[in-house]
Amino acid sequence: MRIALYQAQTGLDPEANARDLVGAVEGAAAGGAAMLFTPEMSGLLDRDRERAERHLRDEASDPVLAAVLAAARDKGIWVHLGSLALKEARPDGRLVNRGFLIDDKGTIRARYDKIHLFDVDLPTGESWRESAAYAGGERSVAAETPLGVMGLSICYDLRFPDLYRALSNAGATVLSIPAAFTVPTGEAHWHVLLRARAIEAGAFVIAAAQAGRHQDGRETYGHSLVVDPWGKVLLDMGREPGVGFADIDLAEVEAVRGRLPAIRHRRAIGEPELAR
Ligand SMILES: O=C(O)CNC(=O)[C@H](CS)NC(=O)CCC(=O)C(=O)O
Repeated sequence: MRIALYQAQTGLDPEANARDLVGAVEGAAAGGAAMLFTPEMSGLLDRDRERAERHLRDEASDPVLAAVLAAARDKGIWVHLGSLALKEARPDGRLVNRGFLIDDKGTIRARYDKIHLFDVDLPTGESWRESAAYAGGERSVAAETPLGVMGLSICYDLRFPDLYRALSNAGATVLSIPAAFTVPTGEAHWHVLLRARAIEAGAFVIAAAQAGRHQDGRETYGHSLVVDPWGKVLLDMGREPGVGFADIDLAEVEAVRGRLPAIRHRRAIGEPELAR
C-alpha cells in the first residue's frame, strides 16, 4: 500500500497554504498513494496570535478544510489533515488544535483534538505556551482506514507513551503523528521517540512534519518519517518541503507481532512499591 507525506513549510496566508495542500493531494494521487498525511498546523503557521486569529474560523466555515475535502473527493484519496487551528465556540475563547481523517469521498471520518499542549521553555530561549491559546482535547481517537485501524495524535503527544498504549490496545496498527517540532528538540529526540513508539506498539508510525524557515520567522525540524513495526525507517524527508512516498506492507504488523509478541505481554501496572 502506497502512502504519501506532505512535508510543509506552512506560511502566513491560508489561501496560499490551501493551494499548496491541494497541490500535495494532486501529487499524492498522481503518484499512486492511497492516503496523504499532512503536518500539524497545515492551514496557518503564525507565532503572532493576534495576526493569526484574524484568519481563523470554525470548522464549518474554514476554507482550508473545505479545499482539502474537495481535493480528496476529486482525486479519490484519503487524507489525514494533521491539524488546523480552529475557533470553536468555547466559553473560555480558546482555540482547538484539531486533526481530521478524511476519506476518498471527501467525508470527515474522525476528528482528534490535541491532548498534550506544548508549554515549554527551551534552553535556546524558545518559549511556547500552547495552552494560553488552545484548549486541550479530552479523548483519544482511532479510526478504520484502508491501512487498518489508525490512531490519531499530534506533535507533543509523541512524548506521552500512554496515549499510544491506549491506541494500540484499541487495535491500532498505524499511528499518525503529524508535527511542527522545534529544531533543538527534533535533533535530540525526534527519530528515537518515533522509532520507540513504532517498536512498542508493533505498528507503523507515519509522521508528516513542518520543515525549515517559515514566514513567521520560526524554524521547524522537518524529517517527516515513516517507521515500520520493527523500528526501521522507511522514509526520512530531510529538511526540504515536498511530497514523499513510502510503500508499506501491512502484513509486517502481524509478522513483527508474531516474532516479538510484546503487546500481548502487556500488563496493567499499578502504583510502584517504594522501598526505603
Ligand atoms: O502553535 C502553532 O503555531 C503550531 N504548533 C506548534 O508549533 C506546537 C505547539 S506550540 N508545537 C509542538 O507541539 C512542538 C513539540 C516539540 O517540539 C517537542 O515536543 O519537542
